[in-house]
Amino acid sequence: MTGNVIEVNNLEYAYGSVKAVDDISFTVKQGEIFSFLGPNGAGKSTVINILTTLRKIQKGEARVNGYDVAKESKSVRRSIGIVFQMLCLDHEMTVSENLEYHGKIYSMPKKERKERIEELLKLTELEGKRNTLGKELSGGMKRRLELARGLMTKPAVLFLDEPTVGFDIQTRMRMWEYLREIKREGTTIFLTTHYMEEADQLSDRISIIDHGKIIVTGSAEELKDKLGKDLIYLETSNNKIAAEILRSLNSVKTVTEDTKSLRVMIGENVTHVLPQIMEKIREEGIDITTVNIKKPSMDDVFVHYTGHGLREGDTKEKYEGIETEGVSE
Ligand SMILES: Nc1ncnc2c1ncn2[C@@H]1O[C@H](COP(=O)(O)OP(=O)(O)OP(=O)(O)O)[C@@H](O)[C@H]1O
Repeated sequence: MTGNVIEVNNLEYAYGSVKAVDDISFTVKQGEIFSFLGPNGAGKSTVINILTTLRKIQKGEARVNGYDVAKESKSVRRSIGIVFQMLCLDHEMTVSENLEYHGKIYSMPKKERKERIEELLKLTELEGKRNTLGKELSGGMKRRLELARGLMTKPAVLFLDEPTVGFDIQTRMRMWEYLREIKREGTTIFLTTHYMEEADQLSDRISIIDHGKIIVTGSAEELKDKLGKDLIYLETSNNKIAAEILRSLNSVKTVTEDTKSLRVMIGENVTHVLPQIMEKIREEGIDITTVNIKKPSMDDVFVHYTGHGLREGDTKEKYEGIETEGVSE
């Protein structure tokens, strides 16, 4: 292996005439948490299903732990853990029995099973629930048990499809802690999410995926830095002309006109640029009514590269004027 636990080259997948995955290539390095961030229908589950051998590859190549997904699917399956959106627990078994059963299927020796179950109950804080039936667990506990089950065989790579969907923020943050702990154990993690914060907080690297294509890949910091140093929100007495003035300034990277305000991405330190920006606008007789400064967030990154937000109803029109150059991978 090359230090890459996952290698994907020119992957394509179509459901009839619907192209779900459109020429995707990426690598995941040993020991990192790598996220696919994208809206519903972007193609995330299809990619994860192909990598975990649940869907047959149609076009392209993929290797997981050095094994060819198309030709060595058994070896791939033996070397990975999977936690999917759909719960696959046995509800009539207790927490411990579910883990025990999974270990047996994978022919883990009894002593190893016992030790691993204790480790995982501790990690997922289910020690007090070891004798509780699956059907008597809360939704969050079920998900934690799923996670423990996925980790039972100490897989080299763990695949998680939307691991915290439907969680409240506290439960989500706990899950992130578990995943960081798993990473500390040396496991590589590939996850899909449509939560900006999850991708931002948890991942070493993120690929933004939309309409079956990877649009950009990088660490959260890299993606934000690429966008610009700071973001200024301005409300003026004439946003249209103010936008034109701003676009002519070298220090301004992009200007997006929202219904009420202008979103100005700048490439330099805001303290140097803001006085100049305000002066230029005022010179044209335009009043500035509100100024707000913030650092670019993952939401800003997502909107910048995809032209829309993650929530339904966020439209391209709203973000006219978006730059798309400089996009890598
Ligand atoms: N079994 C299927 N039959 C036909 N079309 C499908 C099937 N599964 C997915 N699709 C289509 O393929 C595209 C990608 O779907 P996919 O489930 O991979 O996206 P996703 O990013 O995982 O979305 P979600 O977050 O909703 O799971 C969508 O247009 C979807 O409608």
